[in-house]
Amino acid sequence: MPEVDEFDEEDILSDGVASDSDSYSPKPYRIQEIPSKGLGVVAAIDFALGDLIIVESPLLLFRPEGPTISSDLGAFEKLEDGKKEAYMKLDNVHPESECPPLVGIFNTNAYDVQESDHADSDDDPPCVAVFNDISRINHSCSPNTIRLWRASSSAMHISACRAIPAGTELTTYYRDPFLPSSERHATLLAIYKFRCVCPSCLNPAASDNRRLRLRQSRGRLADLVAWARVAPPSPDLLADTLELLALVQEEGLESQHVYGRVLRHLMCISYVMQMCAEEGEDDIGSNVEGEGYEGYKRMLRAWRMANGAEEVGVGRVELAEEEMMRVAVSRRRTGG
Ligand SMILES: C[S@@+](CC[C@H](N)C(=O)[O-])C[C@H]1O[C@@H](n2cnc3c(N)ncnc32)[C@H](O)[C@@H]1O
Repeated sequence: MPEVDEFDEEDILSDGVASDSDSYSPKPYRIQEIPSKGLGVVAAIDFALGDLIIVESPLLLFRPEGPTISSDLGAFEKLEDGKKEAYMKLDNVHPESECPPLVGIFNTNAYDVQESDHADSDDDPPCVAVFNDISRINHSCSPNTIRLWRASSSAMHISACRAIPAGTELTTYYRDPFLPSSERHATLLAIYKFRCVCPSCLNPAASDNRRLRLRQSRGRLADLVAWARVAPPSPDLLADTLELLALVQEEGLESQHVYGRVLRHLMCISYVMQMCAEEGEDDIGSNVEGEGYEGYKRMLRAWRMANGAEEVGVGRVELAEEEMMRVAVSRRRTGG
């Protein structure tokens, strides 16, 4: 059985299957005018962390080794009339002096997607795809959704990465939210022709600093088993991790892997604290703060599934994580 720390969130998030959003009737979102952004997508009902909001196949997809929209306008001609019409209605921020409209629409609306669902496929050159509804989702550097491409069903899945009340605009990221804000700005302006005014971009120095701390937290979150073996949980460890959670939430980065790592850490700390309290070890039980073991486990499960993990796989990983924590604590107790 692998050590808990040998599981990385990226490995746990394997393939899975979900239903098509055409089965939602009516759709749980609407497309409407958003001040200074053109059209956008708005939640029609309340969503909780992990809820699946949209499942959609692309209108048009180009593979990395094949032609592109610029070299093969025939790909557009082969579309059925309804899809052609939908494509032509999509936004285009590129003037004709820069590129033909078909290309401008593609560049305004395309997402990179991977041809395969294998965990290491991120290194492969991506396909690019344009969607009817999903391409209406505007950008935020603190997005409230997770975007997951399922190569096995050739569909993009959009899920909530935190609670989204009805009436809230759904957002995604067009550029890596961990890039420094100046770099994000430059590409958003060059490709998408807008200036981002999300809270992070309005306060770039403070936000860049907080995001850097989160990026650097990876090492701090990697020694769970070693810790459980040598010491009962100190209130500082929990406080440190709750501080990271607060940072993720302040920066609105629940769509990122750091959130999964923080939740897993909190889940394991809470589990060990609960074990210690049950066994009457120290007065650790009185230090328990936050959502507790079951609460963090529920949140992590929802987050993992929104990122592509299968229910059965998640259940297996949870059992292994519990077992590793139990073994680590009992080794510490017996000096093993
Ligand atoms: C993929 S489209 C999104 C849907 C588009 N708003 C529409 O009307 O169809 C990308 C374009 O939307 C606009 N957009 C996206 N996010 C924005 C934001 N945060 N602020 C302002 N404009 C944004 C920009 O014009 C960008 O080029």
